[in-house]
Order: sequence, then C-alpha cells, then structure tokens
Amino acid sequence: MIELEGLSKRFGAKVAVDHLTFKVRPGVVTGFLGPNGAGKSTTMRMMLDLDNPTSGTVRIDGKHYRDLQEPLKYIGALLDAKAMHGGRSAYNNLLCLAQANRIPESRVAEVLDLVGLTAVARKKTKGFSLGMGQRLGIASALLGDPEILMFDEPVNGLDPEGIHWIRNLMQQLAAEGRTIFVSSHLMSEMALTAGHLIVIGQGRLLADTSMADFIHQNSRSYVRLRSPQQERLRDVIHESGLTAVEAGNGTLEVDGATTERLGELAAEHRIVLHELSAQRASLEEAFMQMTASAVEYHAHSAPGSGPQWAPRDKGA
Ligand SMILES: Nc1ncnc2c1ncn2[C@@H]1O[C@H](COP(=O)(O)OP(=O)(O)OP(=O)(O)O)[C@@H](O)[C@H]1O
Repeated sequence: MIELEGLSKRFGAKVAVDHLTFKVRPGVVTGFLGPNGAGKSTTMRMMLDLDNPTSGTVRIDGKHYRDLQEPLKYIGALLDAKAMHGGRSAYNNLLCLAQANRIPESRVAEVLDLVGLTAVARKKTKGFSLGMGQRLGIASALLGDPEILMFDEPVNGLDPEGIHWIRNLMQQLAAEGRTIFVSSHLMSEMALTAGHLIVIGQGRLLADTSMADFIHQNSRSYVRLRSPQQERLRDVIHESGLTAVEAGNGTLEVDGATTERLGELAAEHRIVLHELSAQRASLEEAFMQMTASAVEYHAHSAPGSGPQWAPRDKGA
C-alpha cells in the first residue's frame, strides 16, 4: 500500500503538487490521471524519494522510502525508459542493478523472459526501439519481485500489440495481489486497465473513485434532436414532463427518455425532425470536463472548429 498525506511540492512560485492525500491499495490497478502538467510525474518522483516534498509525507507499506532496506524488493518503478546505459547490453544493464541491490543473477534471465526480451538480451540497448526500451524498463521494475509497482505513462509511443501486452501484465500483477499505480493522460486507456482512479488537476485531487462508479456517474446517455420547429418541439417535450436542453447548432438534448418515445411525441404533434439519435457521453469527455478548469495549457481553437470541453449549461 502507498499512502500520501498532505503531499505538496513547490518549484519557486509554481505549486506542482497541492496537498494530495490518498491511498493506493493492493490487488487492483489504480490509474493516476491528469492532463499534461497536472503533477503526476512530480508526485511519483516524491513517492520514490527522487524529489523532496515541500510538505506532507509518503509511506510505502507504512515506511518512508529512505527507511526501506533494499527498496527494489518493495517497490519497482518505470519512470523514464531511456534511463538505461546505452553502451551495455540489456542483460548487463539488469545485472548491474541486481548486483547493486543484492538480487541473485538468476532473476535477470527470469525478468528478461517475462518481458519477452530473451532473444535480444545480449544486444546493446542503444539500438533498442521505444517498445523494447519500455519492456526493459519494466524488467528493471520487476527485478526485485516487489509488491508495489509504479508505471509513469507506460504505453506512450507503443504500438497496439505493446499496449495490449502492458495492459495484461498490469492486470496480472494486480491479480497476484500487488499494488499497481499507473499514470496516464488518457481516460480511454485507463477505462480498459484500471479498477480504481485517482484524478488530479493542477496538483490537486479531483477524484478518488472506483472505475465502476466513475463510469456509472459519467457515461450519461441522452437523446439528441434537431428540428426546424425547435421552439415548438421544446414546449411539447416540457409539457410531457421531460427537460430539453439547447446544446447549440440547433440541437436539443433530453435525458431520461428513449428515441421511440420522443419520436412518437414529435409525430403526435406533427413536428418535423431532422435528427433523432441516442447518444452516450464518452469517458474521455467526462474526464475532460472534470479537469477542464485545471488544464494548464489550453489549445486555442476557433469557435466550432473542434471539441468544446466547457461544462454544458443545463439551463434552469
Ligand atoms: N524541476 C522542475 N522545476 C520547475 N517546475 C517543474 C519541475 N518539474 C515539474 N515542474 C512543473 O510542475 C508542474 C507539474 O509537472 P509534472 O511533470 O509533474 O506533471 P505531469 O502531470 O507529469 O505532466 P505530463 O503529463 O506532461 O508529464 C508543471 O507545471 C511543470 O512545469
């Protein structure tokens, strides 16, 4: 288990991490989500004692990282896959790490096999592709057979086969009862991998919830309608006890009704429809809305030229 309490980090005037308190529990993949610059890497670095907190604490199985004897046996991490010595072979990179941490040499071949790098074990790592580098970074995280594993954006730049492999590996490690903490800025990826979610924005905790609850609360289904008689249609919908919200571009959105019911209602009142469609808000959209006010770098797009992530005005 990892426990953060009031963890904060300031770089000069910049508050990168702002009083984070949460627990990462064993037996489940916990996704750590936030837009670029939210403070995920800084938080992970403080968890591994690579950065000093300005205030607050991190405990790994109840202890401070620096008080762990042979920390690789408690916690393994993939932070920067390029942190390997390029002039050494994959085998020798891992061997150095094993020797420095009193891990038996036999474990090196074991983890290389686990990540599928046995065939290139003796090749210098400077010729490795991004995917091979990620696999080697994961092998080094697994070297001490730790109960806790942290991965910072592990699928970045990987092909679909590599993404599938990492996803399965994380789920398998969690099923073995380990604590798995993985950062991403993609909600859609986390939806397929994580059982629990921690969401941050501008260093602050925005959500600490199970994936099932997040999906239940955020994947809203609704019906979209478009009509040349929009005013009339809205009145008819309201008279039937439902609420229609104007959503721009001449469309109305209605929660809690089927397309059949709304189609029949329109027909009954002889209202022409140009669109009648069932919609489901994506989890990515829910995540974007949750973090919208906490995004540090907004892309500036002309109105109507791209997705607008501001929370919808539901009207009175
Ligand atoms: N060493 C540093 N000095 C000054 N500012 C820093 C330093 N490290 C991080 N920051 C700032 O702290 C904030 C959080 O950065 P961090 O890298 O932790 O975010 P992140 O969520 O991991 O983002 P990304 O998804 O882009 O990697 C950013 O505004 C970043 O510019």
